[in-house]
Amino acid sequence: MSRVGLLFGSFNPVHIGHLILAEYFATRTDLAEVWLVVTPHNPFKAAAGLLPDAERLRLVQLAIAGNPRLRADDVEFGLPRPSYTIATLDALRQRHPATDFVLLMGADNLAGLPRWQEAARLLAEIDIYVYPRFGSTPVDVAAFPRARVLAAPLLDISATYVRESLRTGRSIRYLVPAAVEAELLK
Ligand SMILES: Nc1ncnc2c1ncn2[C@@H]1O[C@H](COP(=O)(O)OP(=O)(O)OP(=O)(O)O)[C@@H](O)[C@H]1O
Ligand SMILES: O=C(O)c1ccc[n+]([C@@H]2O[C@H](COP(=O)([O-])O)[C@@H](O)[C@H]2O)c1
Repeated sequence: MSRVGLLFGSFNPVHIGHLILAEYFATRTDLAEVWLVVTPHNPFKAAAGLLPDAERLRLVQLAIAGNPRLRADDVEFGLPRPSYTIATLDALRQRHPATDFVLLMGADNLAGLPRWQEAARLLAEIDIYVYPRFGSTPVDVAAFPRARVLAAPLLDISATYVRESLRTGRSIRYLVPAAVEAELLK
């Protein structure tokens, strides 16, 4: 079974922090590929400043074009909202029965995972590769038997910073791939 890492996000927009992370997991671990799963707009969260779902997906596709180890996935667009990771995982497993999925997660998100939908089943069913994040409080990874911390590079870049740069007319060159920059500046 090929092992595929899942990187979930709003990707509003995708930036080099996401891409360097995805490439790290796709080429320096036992994973064959990493799929960037674009989360649709959460109806319980403010939509202000959120690019339409299809546009965020398109930007991810542009960003990873030509990379055989990365894929953009829109499975959550067709699932009930909000998107629960366990439901997404069930849908992905049904579509790709020969794939062994691994959850990629920032150290900042791991602590909250026990409160997610069907957390006990999620934690029992999937390996989790944890990457460091700036400012995240240390979490006891030993409490998560299927979680491992990997030394992915840490970049202090966020989609918020890219959006703020766009809003104030500052450069986003190198923060996003050139094709994404061109699309955002159209
Ligand atoms: N610079 C980065 N380095 C490592 N991981 C990142 C980085 N930026 C985002 N991520 C991770 O990628 C996942 C998806 O990111 P998301 O779309 O939420 O981007 P973001 O840049 O954090 O967005 P925003 O600034 O809008 O909150 C998140 O779970 C987050 O942990
Ligand atoms: O499954 C859940 O209950 C659940 C609860 C909170 C967050 N998540 C997932 O974690 C990712 C980050 O969530 P958030 O709220 O920190 O943006 C997002 O892509 C969700 O799919 C999942």
